[in-house]
Amino acid sequence: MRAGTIFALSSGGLPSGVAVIRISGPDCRTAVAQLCGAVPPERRASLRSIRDRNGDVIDQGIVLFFPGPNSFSGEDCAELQIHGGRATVAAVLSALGVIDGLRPAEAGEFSRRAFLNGRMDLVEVEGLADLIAAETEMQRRLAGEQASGGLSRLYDSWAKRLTHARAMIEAELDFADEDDVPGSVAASIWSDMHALAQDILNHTDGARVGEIVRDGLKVVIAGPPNAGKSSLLNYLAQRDVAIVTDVPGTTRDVLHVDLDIGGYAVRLYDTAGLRETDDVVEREGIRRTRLSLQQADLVLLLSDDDVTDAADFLGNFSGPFLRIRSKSDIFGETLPDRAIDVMISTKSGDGVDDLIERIRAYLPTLEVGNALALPTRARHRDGLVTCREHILAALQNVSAGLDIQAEHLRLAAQALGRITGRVDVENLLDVIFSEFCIGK
Ligand SMILES: Nc1nc2c(ncn2[C@@H]2O[C@H](COP(=O)(O)OP(=O)(O)OP(=O)(O)O)[C@@H](O)[C@H]2O)c(=O)[nH]1
Repeated sequence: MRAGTIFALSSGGLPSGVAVIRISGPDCRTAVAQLCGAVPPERRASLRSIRDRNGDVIDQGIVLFFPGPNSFSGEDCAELQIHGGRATVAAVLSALGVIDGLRPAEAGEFSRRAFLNGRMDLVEVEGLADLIAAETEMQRRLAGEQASGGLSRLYDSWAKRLTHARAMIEAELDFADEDDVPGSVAASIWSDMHALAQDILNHTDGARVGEIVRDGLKVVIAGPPNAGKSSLLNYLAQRDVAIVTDVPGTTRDVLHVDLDIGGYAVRLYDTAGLRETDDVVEREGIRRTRLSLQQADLVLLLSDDDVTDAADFLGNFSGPFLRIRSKSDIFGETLPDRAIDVMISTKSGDGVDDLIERIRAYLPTLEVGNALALPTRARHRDGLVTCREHILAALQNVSAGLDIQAEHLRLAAQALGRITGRVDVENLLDVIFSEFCIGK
C-alpha cells in the first residue's frame, strides 16, 4: 500500500449543492486542524470555517472526524461537506494538497485501505463497487446484500465448518490415545462435509443468476439486413441510438443500450445484418456480430419475411432465441405458417409489449432474503468450484489416510479464503483447545 494521507472528492459531478471531500491517513488530524483551526469533536457534525494556509476563509461547511480504527478505512478519517461549486472544491483540494504528508487518493484507495485494515473483506469491497455502479433495483439489492456482508457471512460460516472438520482430524491424528478425545472423532465430520459440498453446489447454481443480475442479461438482435434491427433498438431505448435508413447494411458496428426491465438490467445489442458482402467494413461488422452472438444470453432473431432460416443467423449460438417478425404494420398481423414467437411493428408499437414480456421470461426472479446472497463474479464461482472439488477429494480419498484428507480440506478452506481475501491462519489450534480441553 502506498503510504501517506489521502484525500479526494467523494461525491459526484460538480457543481452540486454539497460536495463531500474525504481524507484518510495518519496526518488526517493535522490536516483538519490546519484547515479548521482545531479538530472537531469525534463523529459529530460541526460547522466550521475552512481556511487556506494564509488563513483566508475558503468556505464554511460541516466537518466530521472519525478516529481510527473504527472508521471506514480503519485509519483516522474526515469528511468535509462544503458547497459544491467547482472553484470552492478546487480551492479546498489545493489547500489540502499543500499540507505535509497529504496527496490525492488513487482510484479505489479508500476501499483498498479499508480492506487492508480488515474493515471489509474482498467480497464486501466488490459489493460496494457494485452498489456504487448499480443502475437497476435488482442490481442495488444484490450489491447491497454483498456490501453489507451477506455473502461473506455465508462463506465465513462454511470456512468455520471446514476449520472444525480439520481440527477434529488433527485431534484424531495427534491425540488419539488420550482420554479427552472421544474415539473416531473424525468420522463424525464427514457427513457435515457431504452436506457442505451440497450447500456449495446449490449456491454455485445461483452464480448464473448473480452474474445476470450484476452484468445484465445480454440480448442480441440479429437477422438479415434491413429487417428493422436498429429501429427496434431505438424503440426500446426510446432514443435514436442507431442510424436507421432503408439502405441494407447500414449498421456496421455492434451498438448497445442498457435497459431496465422490471428492475433488472438488460444489455441490448444491435448488430450488423448478416449477409455475404465484399465491403471490408461491413465484413468486419459481421465478424463482430458473430462475436457478440457468442456472448449472448438470448437472441432476438428479427426478419421482415418468413423464410429466414435461423441457422443462417445464429452460427454457433446454441442458447435460447425468439423468432420475431418485424414491420407488422406493412405485412399484417396474421401469423405466417412458419414458427414465429412475436410480431412487432416499431412504427405502430404493436407487439413490443409482448416482446418485452417474452424477454422478461429469461430474467431471474429474486426473492428478498437469503436468495440474495449469490456469487456475482466468475472469481467467486471458480473459488467455490475449487473448494468443493477439494471437499469431494477429501471425502473420496479415505484409503489415502487422514493426513491427505486433512490436506484437501486445508486446500478447500484456502480456496474459500481466497474469495473473501481472508487468509486462513492458525486458528486451528484454538478450535482444538476450545473443543477438547487438551492440556488440562
Ligand atoms: N413500416 C415499417 N418500417 C420499418 C419498421 N422497422 C423498420 N422499418 C424500416 O426498415 C428500414 C430498415 O430499418 P433498420 O432499423 O435500419 O434495419 P436494420 O435491420 O438495422 O438494417 P441494417 O442496418 O441494414 O442491418 C428503415 O427504412 C426503417 O424505417 C416497422 O416496424 N415498420
